[in-house]
Amino acid sequence: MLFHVEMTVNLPPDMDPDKAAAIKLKEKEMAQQLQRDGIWRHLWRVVGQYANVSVFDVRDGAQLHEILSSLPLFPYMDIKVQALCRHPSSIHEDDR
Ligand SMILES: O=C(O)C[C@H]1C=CC(=O)O1
Repeated sequence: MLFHVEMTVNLPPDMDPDKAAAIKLKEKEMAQQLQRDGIWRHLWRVVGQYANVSVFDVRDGAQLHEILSSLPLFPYMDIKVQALCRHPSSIHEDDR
């Protein structure tokens, strides 16, 4: 099942820079592993914002929640989720 996810990062401006760097590094490692696993299908930067637009391929909303809430940046992100399904005019057979 595909989900469109928008994440906006709001790190506290007074957060210790070393702590922020460590969180971002852990987030990057996890994001890249989830991409290698085929779960985090798309990851795009929103131009001009500390935000991304992503597509996740997961079993259901419960699995997506489990993944999103385990991200190191989760406590510092506003997250919007929309469930997706195949568009009848899509020519891409792999869209689910
Ligand atoms: O930078 C971001 O958009 C937040 C988050 C998503 C992937 C990652 O590495 O960090």
